[in-house]
Amino acid sequence: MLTIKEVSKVYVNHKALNNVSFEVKEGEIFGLLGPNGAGKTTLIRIINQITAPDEGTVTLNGERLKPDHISQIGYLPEERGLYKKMTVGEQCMYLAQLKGMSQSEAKREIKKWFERFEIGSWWNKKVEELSKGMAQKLQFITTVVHQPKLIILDEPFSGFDPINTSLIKGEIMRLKKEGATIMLSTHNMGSVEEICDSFALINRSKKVLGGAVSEVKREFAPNAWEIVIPSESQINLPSFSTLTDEQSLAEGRKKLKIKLNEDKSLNNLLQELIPQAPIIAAQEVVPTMNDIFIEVVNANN
Ligand SMILES: Nc1ncnc2c1ncn2[C@@H]1O[C@H](COP(=O)(O)OP(=O)(O)OP(=O)(O)O)[C@@H](O)[C@H]1O
Repeated sequence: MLTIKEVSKVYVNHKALNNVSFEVKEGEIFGLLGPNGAGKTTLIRIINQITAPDEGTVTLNGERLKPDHISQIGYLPEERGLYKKMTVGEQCMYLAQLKGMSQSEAKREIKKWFERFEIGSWWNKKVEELSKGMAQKLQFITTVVHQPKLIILDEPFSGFDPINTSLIKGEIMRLKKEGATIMLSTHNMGSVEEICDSFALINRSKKVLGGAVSEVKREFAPNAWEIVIPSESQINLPSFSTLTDEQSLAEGRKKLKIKLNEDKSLNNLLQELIPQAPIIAAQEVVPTMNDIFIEVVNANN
């Protein structure tokens, strides 16, 4: 749906994006990841035509970006901006109509969102009376109310308590189910694992890693296994393996973390262990997105 091709952007003394390319597929949730200052917001601003790239192209459904694409995009910027003196209702109506909705359509859709978020009583409140999290909720609604095909969320969870974070995650998943494509930038790697289908990791202006979350996690898997056996079992590990951790568990069990040489598999390990102890469980050690982020960014720096 969205293709970023060889995009570069230079600010006065700084190259904010250096030859960045990736694709966002229709109907997926895509994570745009990277450390502070990597260039994520710059790229998001390019997609929203707030600024233009110096080199490269961005296409939406095969068309070079053009002004009327804006109505197909919902954008939640990193720096939130609501008009403090307006009432909540007026604010929502104004922003929805700015995105091309008629007055009646805007009112109907906004009311639906207010019911869903159980905030009907906010309609006549002044925006300046809202807490940070309440204002975030409101701005989320104004981002998606016109049912954009592409939703771009810059740090959508910042400022939310765990209950509202989970509410917003649920809404993002629901919007995906209804056919929207969602790109989100976040430093919350747990959320990336929970909801993102694929991602691009930007570091120092360049894309350094990307792909489907599940595939990349598998690529980074260290060929290590957690094996659960009874606490009293004593085993001799084969020479192609190394014990990296041992933990006591409840119910008279222990968990061994065993790393294998590259050319060996779980089958090889089990063949050696089964004659020595009853194997209660065996599970692959898979790195988290947090582990992968830190490993790749540190290696790259
Ligand atoms: N308008 C600007 N003029 C000059 N430099 C800028 C401008 N906007 C951003 N930069 C620089 O470009 C680099 C990338 O900034 P950007 O805001 O895109 O990073 P980011 O990945 O979104 O970071 P964060 O996670 O901290 O929000 C930074 O070094 C920043 O100082």
